[in-house]
Amino acid sequence: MDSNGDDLSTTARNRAHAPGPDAPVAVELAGVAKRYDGAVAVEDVNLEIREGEFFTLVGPSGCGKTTTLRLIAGFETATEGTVRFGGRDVSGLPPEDRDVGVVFQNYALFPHMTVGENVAYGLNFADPPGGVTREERVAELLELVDLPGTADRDPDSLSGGQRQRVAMARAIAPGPDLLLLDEPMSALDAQLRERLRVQIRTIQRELGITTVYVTHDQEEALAISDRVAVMRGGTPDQVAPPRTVYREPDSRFVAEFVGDNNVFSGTAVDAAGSTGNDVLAVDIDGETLRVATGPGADGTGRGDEPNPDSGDRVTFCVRPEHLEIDRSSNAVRATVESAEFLGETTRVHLDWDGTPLVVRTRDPLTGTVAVGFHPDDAHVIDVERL
Ligand SMILES: Nc1ncnc2c1ncn2[C@@H]1O[C@H](COP(=O)(O)OP(=O)(O)OP(=O)(O)O)[C@@H](O)[C@H]1O
Repeated sequence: MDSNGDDLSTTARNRAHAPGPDAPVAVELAGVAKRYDGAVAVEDVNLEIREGEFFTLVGPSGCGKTTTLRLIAGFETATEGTVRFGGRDVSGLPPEDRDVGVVFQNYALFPHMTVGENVAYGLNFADPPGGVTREERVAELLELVDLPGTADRDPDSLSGGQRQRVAMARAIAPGPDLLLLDEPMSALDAQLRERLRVQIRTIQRELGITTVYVTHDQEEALAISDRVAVMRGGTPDQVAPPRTVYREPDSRFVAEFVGDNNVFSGTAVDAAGSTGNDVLAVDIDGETLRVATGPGADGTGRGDEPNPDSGDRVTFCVRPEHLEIDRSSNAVRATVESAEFLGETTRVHLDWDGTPLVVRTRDPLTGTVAVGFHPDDAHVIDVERL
């Protein structure tokens, strides 16, 4: 449902693709900070969330995800900065005037009401939009969340995942412009979470509703989102599509928070700047490893990679799946410490003269092995002029 009062079927857009960078901005946070008695919950938050986008705030506990979501919902007022919806300043508006639907981590359904009554409660005594009756609207919403025919059921008779879908139907009922979800799956087991995240994504696509999602689970964030903001200490560290965050982390923090990674730091000894090469040699405690640099080195065509000079301190990362065992060049010798069998692959932890490495392999590994990577598979995170 959209703000024009059209019903679900007429607004269903079933988008296959993420809204592009030219899509109108639905939500903007400009220079937002929230402090409690001087303690910073979030600060320097600058975000633009596009219409129809599935946008996720991800990060470790205490990084300010929930506070950011509550500032968007209007449950908190920013100490500094502005929150805008579609260009309109809503910073001073209470939640009920912001046209948002919210789903929290605990199901928050009323146990003394049926499933249908819970969903109808979301309509807030207003007539359902689109000229349908309340019953029709409830049935339509339960259909949408894949729970047809459950209107007369008791919420207690539903599974955790089903209850969360009822909570979502209730949040969507009045046809909000924006859907906010705060760790809606944290109380569910792993299998159910994976199923429900597909369902949430499908519903979001069907409605084309702008959605802001909070999770501490980076795998979930990568799987479900059009774009993610990786938050650190109250501020977004990187805002990008999942693939970019995974392949081209902007910081050591993002490189290490999102998935397993091997992060190396060393001194540039044969810099692109001095030789014209686009492969940089980096000295790490007497071993030399080569890393591709410059525009397009990682296949992205981006030109904003730092351009190191000899003597600079260079930090780069290589994903475990890109570390090759028994590689003859661009490799070091490391000793197997432990292994975790994950089914399709095994995660092997190695020690390279005190530096931990992590590799994904199909075959079991023991003893000391040569482990290396193709220079194109390394991503330069940071260059520090010394
Ligand atoms: N009402 C409050 N009063 C004081 N400090 C608060 C309040 N709400 C949040 N904070 C602090 O602000 C910081 C950010 O909290 P927030 O709940 O936004 O983080 P989070 O990333 O959602 O964490 P989690 O994943 O653990 O829920 C934390 O240090 C928290 O202790």
